[in-house]
Amino acid sequence: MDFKEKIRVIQDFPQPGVSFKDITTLLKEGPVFHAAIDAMVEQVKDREIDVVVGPEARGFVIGTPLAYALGAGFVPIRKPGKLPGETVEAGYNLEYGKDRLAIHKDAVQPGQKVLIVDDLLATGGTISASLELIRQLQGEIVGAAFMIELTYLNGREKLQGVNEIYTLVQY
Ligand SMILES: O=P(O)(O)OC[C@H]1O[C@H](OP(=O)(O)OP(=O)(O)O)[C@H](O)[C@@H]1O
Ligand SMILES: Nc1ncnc2[nH]cnc12
Repeated sequence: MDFKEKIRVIQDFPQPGVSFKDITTLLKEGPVFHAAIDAMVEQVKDREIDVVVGPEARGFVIGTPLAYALGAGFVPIRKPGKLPGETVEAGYNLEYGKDRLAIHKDAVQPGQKVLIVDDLLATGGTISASLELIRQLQGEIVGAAFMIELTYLNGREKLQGVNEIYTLVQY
C-alpha cells in the first residue's frame, strides 16, 4: 500500500516554511491505519520488546496499537504537569518551538527492553529528550520506530547510540 499517498501535506503550517505532514488523513481510513500499523509491527516483530514508549500526542496514536499488537506494555511520555506520579523531565527543541517532557520514574525498570515510537521524526528533538528520559531510568533502548521520517531535517543524527531505526515513509 502507498501510505505516502494517504498523508496530507500542508505548506506553512503551523508557521511559514514548515511543510506539515498530516497523518489524520491516513488514520481516518480503517484499512489504511490497520495496514500501516501492521507494516510497522512487521519491522520490529522479531525484536524482544518489553515496553513501547511514546511521546504525546501523536506518539500515543501510533505507539499504543503497536504495543498491543506486540503484546508489550505502553509507557506515555507527557508534557510536564500531566502525569500524576513522581516524574523525571528533559528539555528539547522542536521544528517549531521548544518544550519539556516528563515520564513516570517507575514506568521503566532498569534493563527493560524499550522501543521508542512516534508518528514522525523531524529534527529529532522530541526523540532525543525521550531517549534521555529512558536512559535516566536505565531502560535498554532496542530501537526507535516512526511512521514518517523527514530526512531533510537530519533527525537521525540525534539518535546516536540507537542501533535500529525503523521508518515507514520518508520525505
Ligand atoms: O523530531 P522533532 O523535531 O522533535 O519533531 C517531531 C515531533 O513533533 C510532533 O509533535 P508535536 O510536538 O507537534 O506534538 P503533538 O504530537 O502533540 O502534535 C511529532 O508528533 C513528533 O513528536
Ligand atoms: N513537518 C512536520 N509535520 C508534521 N509534524 C511535525 N512535527 C514536527 N515537524 C513536523
